[in-house]
Amino acid sequence: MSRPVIIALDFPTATKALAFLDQFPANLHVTVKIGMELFYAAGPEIVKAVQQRGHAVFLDLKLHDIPNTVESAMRVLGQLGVTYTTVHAAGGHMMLAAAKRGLVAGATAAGLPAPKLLAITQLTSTNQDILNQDQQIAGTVRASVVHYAQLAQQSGCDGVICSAQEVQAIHEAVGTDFLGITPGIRPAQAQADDQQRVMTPAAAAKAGSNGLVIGRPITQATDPVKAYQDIMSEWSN
Ligand SMILES: O=C(O)c1cc(=O)[nH]c(=O)n1[C@@H]1O[C@H](COP(=O)(O)O)[C@@H](O)[C@H]1O
Repeated sequence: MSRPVIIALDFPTATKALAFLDQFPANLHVTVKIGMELFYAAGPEIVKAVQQRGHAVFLDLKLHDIPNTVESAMRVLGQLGVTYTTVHAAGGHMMLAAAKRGLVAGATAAGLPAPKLLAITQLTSTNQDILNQDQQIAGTVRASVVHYAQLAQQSGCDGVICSAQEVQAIHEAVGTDFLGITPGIRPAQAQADDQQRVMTPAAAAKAGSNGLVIGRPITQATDPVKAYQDIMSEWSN
Protein backbone atom coordinates (compact mmCIF):
# COMPACT_ATOMS: atom_id res chain seq x y z
CA MET A 1 0.00 0.00 0.00
CA SER A 2 1.30 3.45 -0.82
CA ARG A 3 2.36 5.70 2.05
CA PRO A 4 1.77 9.19 0.69
CA VAL A 5 3.08 12.54 1.84
CA ILE A 6 -0.15 14.51 1.49
CA ILE A 7 0.27 18.24 0.93
CA ALA A 8 -2.40 20.31 2.73
CA LEU A 9 -3.51 22.78 0.06
CA ASP A 10 -4.65 25.39 2.58
CA PHE A 11 -5.18 28.38 0.28
CA PRO A 12 -8.02 30.93 0.11
CA THR A 13 -8.62 30.75 -3.66
CA ALA A 14 -8.38 28.29 -6.56
CA THR A 15 -5.96 30.65 -8.31
CA LYS A 16 -3.51 30.57 -5.41
CA ALA A 17 -3.83 26.80 -4.95
CA LEU A 18 -3.22 26.06 -8.64
CA ALA A 19 -0.33 28.55 -8.84
CA PHE A 20 1.26 26.68 -5.93
CA LEU A 21 0.82 23.32 -7.71
CA ASP A 22 2.20 24.73 -10.96
CA GLN A 23 5.62 25.00 -9.28
CA PHE A 24 5.83 21.19 -9.29
CA PRO A 25 7.15 19.40 -12.42
CA ALA A 26 4.22 18.29 -14.61
CA ASN A 27 5.23 14.62 -14.29
CA LEU A 28 5.40 14.73 -10.47
CA HIS A 29 1.98 13.58 -9.30
CA VAL A 30 1.27 14.08 -5.62
CA THR A 31 -1.62 13.66 -3.18
CA VAL A 32 -3.10 16.96 -1.99
CA LYS A 33 -5.56 17.65 0.77
CA ILE A 34 -8.37 20.05 -0.05
CA GLY A 35 -9.85 21.26 3.21
CA MET A 36 -12.61 23.57 4.33
CA GLU A 37 -10.98 26.85 3.35
CA LEU A 38 -10.33 25.96 -0.29
CA PHE A 39 -13.47 23.86 -0.78
CA TYR A 40 -15.75 26.56 0.67
CA ALA A 41 -14.08 29.10 -1.63
CA ALA A 42 -13.80 27.07 -4.81
CA GLY A 43 -16.24 24.12 -4.54
CA PRO A 44 -16.13 20.80 -6.41
CA GLU A 45 -14.52 22.55 -9.43
CA ILE A 46 -11.20 22.77 -7.58
CA VAL A 47 -11.31 19.02 -6.95
CA LYS A 48 -11.69 18.46 -10.70
CA ALA A 49 -8.97 20.97 -11.59
CA VAL A 50 -6.47 19.27 -9.28
CA GLN A 51 -7.42 15.81 -10.57
CA GLN A 52 -7.03 16.99 -14.18
CA ARG A 53 -3.39 17.83 -13.35
CA GLY A 54 -2.92 14.16 -12.37
CA HIS A 55 -2.93 14.61 -8.58
CA ALA A 56 -4.92 12.49 -6.11
CA VAL A 57 -7.27 14.33 -3.75
CA PHE A 58 -7.91 13.90 -0.05
CA LEU A 59 -11.12 15.87 0.56
CA ASP A 60 -11.09 16.88 4.21
CA LEU A 61 -14.44 18.33 5.29
CA LYS A 62 -14.64 16.63 8.70
CA LEU A 63 -18.37 15.97 8.61
CA HIS A 64 -20.18 16.01 11.95
CA ASP A 65 -23.99 16.08 12.01
CA ILE A 66 -26.94 13.75 12.53
CA PRO A 67 -26.56 10.39 10.72
CA ASN A 68 -29.11 11.17 7.99
CA THR A 69 -27.44 14.46 7.06
CA VAL A 70 -23.96 12.94 7.08
CA GLU A 71 -25.10 10.00 4.93
CA SER A 72 -26.68 12.33 2.34
CA ALA A 73 -23.64 14.60 2.23
CA MET A 74 -21.28 11.65 1.87
CA ARG A 75 -23.38 10.36 -1.03
CA VAL A 76 -22.54 13.59 -2.85
CA LEU A 77 -18.84 13.51 -1.90
CA GLY A 78 -18.60 9.86 -3.00
CA GLN A 79 -19.19 10.98 -6.59
CA LEU A 80 -16.14 13.26 -6.78
CA GLY A 81 -13.51 10.58 -7.39
CA VAL A 82 -11.41 11.49 -4.34
CA THR A 83 -9.07 9.04 -2.63
CA TYR A 84 -9.76 9.89 1.02
CA THR A 85 -12.37 11.84 2.96
CA THR A 86 -13.09 12.57 6.64
CA VAL A 87 -15.80 12.39 9.30
CA HIS A 88 -15.61 13.12 13.05
CA ALA A 89 -15.38 9.98 15.24
CA ALA A 90 -16.99 11.98 18.06
CA GLY A 91 -20.32 11.68 16.20
CA GLY A 92 -20.53 8.06 17.33
CA HIS A 93 -21.19 4.67 15.79
CA MET A 94 -24.45 5.50 13.98
CA MET A 95 -23.00 8.59 12.35
CA LEU A 96 -19.83 6.81 11.25
CA ALA A 97 -21.78 3.88 9.80
CA ALA A 98 -24.07 6.32 7.98
CA ALA A 99 -21.04 8.14 6.57
CA LYS A 100 -19.67 4.88 5.19
CA ARG A 101 -23.04 3.91 3.66
CA GLY A 102 -23.41 7.27 1.97
CA LEU A 103 -19.87 7.29 0.63
CA VAL A 104 -20.15 3.78 -0.82
CA ALA A 105 -23.58 4.54 -2.32
CA GLY A 106 -22.33 7.72 -3.97
CA ALA A 107 -19.22 6.10 -5.40
CA THR A 108 -21.18 3.08 -6.64
CA ALA A 109 -23.73 5.31 -8.36
CA ALA A 110 -20.88 7.12 -10.13
CA GLY A 111 -19.11 3.84 -11.05
CA LEU A 112 -16.07 4.79 -8.96
CA PRO A 113 -14.11 3.00 -6.22
CA ALA A 114 -15.21 4.17 -2.76
CA PRO A 115 -12.85 6.70 -1.17
CA LYS A 116 -11.12 5.63 2.04
CA LEU A 117 -13.10 6.95 5.00
CA LEU A 118 -10.92 8.37 7.78
CA ALA A 119 -12.30 9.33 11.18
CA ILE A 120 -10.96 12.37 13.02
CA THR A 121 -9.96 11.33 16.55
CA GLN A 122 -8.44 14.10 18.67
CA LEU A 123 -7.10 16.97 16.58
CA THR A 124 -3.33 17.37 16.68
CA SER A 125 -3.91 20.87 18.10
CA THR A 126 -5.50 19.24 21.19
CA ASN A 127 -3.37 18.67 24.29
CA GLN A 128 -4.06 17.02 27.63
CA ASP A 129 -5.53 20.21 29.18
CA ILE A 130 -7.92 20.80 26.29
CA LEU A 131 -9.09 17.18 26.49
CA ASN A 132 -9.64 17.13 30.26
CA GLN A 133 -10.84 20.70 30.84
CA ASP A 134 -12.47 22.01 27.64
CA GLN A 135 -13.87 18.72 26.36
CA GLN A 136 -14.43 17.23 29.83
CA ILE A 137 -13.03 13.87 28.69
CA ALA A 138 -11.15 12.09 31.47
CA GLY A 139 -7.98 10.08 30.81
CA THR A 140 -5.12 10.55 28.40
CA VAL A 141 -5.19 11.87 24.84
CA ARG A 142 -3.75 8.55 23.71
CA ALA A 143 -6.56 6.54 25.38
CA SER A 144 -9.18 8.77 23.75
CA VAL A 145 -7.56 8.41 20.32
CA VAL A 146 -7.31 4.61 20.63
CA HIS A 147 -10.96 4.46 21.75
CA TYR A 148 -12.04 6.46 18.69
CA ALA A 149 -9.92 4.21 16.44
CA GLN A 150 -11.70 1.13 17.80
CA LEU A 151 -15.09 2.79 17.33
CA ALA A 152 -14.18 3.86 13.79
CA GLN A 153 -13.03 0.38 12.86
CA GLN A 154 -16.19 -1.24 14.26
CA SER A 155 -18.26 1.28 12.26
CA GLY A 156 -16.62 0.45 8.91
CA CYS A 157 -14.08 3.26 8.56
CA ASP A 158 -10.79 2.53 6.81
CA GLY A 159 -8.60 4.46 9.22
CA VAL A 160 -8.20 7.49 11.42
CA ILE A 161 -6.50 10.85 11.49
CA CYS A 162 -4.30 11.08 14.58
CA SER A 163 -0.90 12.26 15.70
CA ALA A 164 2.02 10.02 14.79
CA GLN A 165 2.53 9.83 18.56
CA GLU A 166 -0.50 7.48 18.75
CA VAL A 167 -0.06 5.35 15.62
CA GLN A 168 1.75 2.50 17.27
CA ALA A 169 -0.88 2.19 20.04
CA ILE A 170 -3.64 2.23 17.39
CA HIS A 171 -1.99 -0.48 15.33
CA GLU A 172 -1.54 -2.58 18.48
CA ALA A 173 -5.23 -2.16 19.33
CA VAL A 174 -6.88 -2.62 15.92
CA GLY A 175 -4.23 -4.10 13.62
CA THR A 176 -1.83 -2.71 11.05
CA ASP A 177 -4.34 -2.83 8.15
CA PHE A 178 -6.23 0.06 9.72
CA LEU A 179 -4.78 3.35 8.46
CA GLY A 180 -3.26 5.91 10.78
CA ILE A 181 -2.80 9.05 8.68
CA THR A 182 -0.89 11.71 10.57
CA PRO A 183 -0.87 15.51 10.44
CA GLY A 184 1.10 17.52 13.01
CA ILE A 185 4.31 16.74 11.10
CA ARG A 186 7.24 19.08 11.53
CA PRO A 187 10.81 18.67 10.23
CA ALA A 188 13.34 19.04 13.08
CA GLN A 189 13.97 22.80 12.76
CA ALA A 190 10.42 23.89 11.82
CA GLN A 191 8.14 25.82 14.16
CA ALA A 192 5.14 23.96 15.58
CA ASP A 193 2.60 26.78 14.85
CA ASP A 194 -0.75 25.78 16.41
CA GLN A 195 0.12 22.06 16.47
CA GLN A 196 0.51 20.40 19.89
CA ARG A 197 1.25 16.73 19.17
CA VAL A 198 4.01 16.84 16.58
CA MET A 199 6.59 14.44 15.15
CA THR A 200 9.27 14.60 12.48
CA PRO A 201 8.76 12.70 9.20
CA ALA A 202 11.47 10.18 10.17
CA ALA A 203 9.96 9.54 13.62
CA ALA A 204 6.48 9.18 12.08
CA ALA A 205 7.82 6.60 9.63
CA LYS A 206 9.43 4.67 12.48
CA ALA A 207 6.18 4.77 14.46
CA GLY A 208 4.34 3.11 11.55
CA SER A 209 2.38 6.07 10.18
CA ASN A 210 0.50 5.18 6.97
CA GLY A 211 0.75 8.66 5.47
CA LEU A 212 1.76 12.19 6.41
CA VAL A 213 -0.36 15.32 6.08
CA ILE A 214 1.81 18.41 5.95
CA GLY A 215 0.93 21.97 5.06
CA ARG A 216 2.86 25.08 6.10
CA PRO A 217 6.35 23.53 6.15
CA ILE A 218 5.82 22.96 2.39
CA THR A 219 3.33 25.62 1.29
CA GLN A 220 5.16 28.46 3.03
CA ALA A 221 8.69 27.29 2.18
CA THR A 222 10.83 29.47 -0.07
CA ASP A 223 11.25 26.43 -2.34
CA PRO A 224 8.15 24.22 -1.86
CA VAL A 225 9.30 21.51 -4.29
CA LYS A 226 12.59 21.09 -2.43
CA ALA A 227 10.76 21.13 0.94
CA TYR A 228 8.43 18.38 -0.36
CA GLN A 229 11.33 16.31 -1.72
CA ASP A 230 13.33 16.67 1.50
CA ILE A 231 10.35 15.46 3.53
CA MET A 232 9.78 12.58 1.07
CA SER A 233 13.35 11.40 1.45
CA GLU A 234 13.31 11.70 5.25
CA TRP A 235 10.01 9.76 5.26
CA SER A 236 11.04 6.97 2.91
CA ASN A 237 14.58 6.33 4.24
O1 LIG B 1 -7.88 16.34 9.24
C1 LIG B 1 -6.77 16.86 9.13
O2 LIG B 1 -6.17 16.82 8.06
C2 LIG B 1 -6.15 17.41 10.34
C3 LIG B 1 -6.45 16.80 11.53
C4 LIG B 1 -5.71 17.11 12.68
O3 LIG B 1 -5.89 16.51 13.74
N1 LIG B 1 -4.74 18.05 12.58
C5 LIG B 1 -4.46 18.72 11.42
O4 LIG B 1 -3.55 19.56 11.42
N2 LIG B 1 -5.20 18.44 10.30
C6 LIG B 1 -4.96 19.18 9.05
O5 LIG B 1 -3.62 18.97 8.60
C7 LIG B 1 -3.08 20.17 8.07
C8 LIG B 1 -1.86 20.52 8.86
O6 LIG B 1 -1.28 21.68 8.35
P1 LIG B 1 0.11 22.22 8.88
O7 LIG B 1 0.00 22.41 10.35
O8 LIG B 1 0.28 23.52 8.14
O9 LIG B 1 1.17 21.19 8.51
C9 LIG B 1 -4.17 21.22 8.11
O10 LIG B 1 -4.81 21.26 6.85
C10 LIG B 1 -5.15 20.70 9.15
O11 LIG B 1 -6.48 21.03 8.84
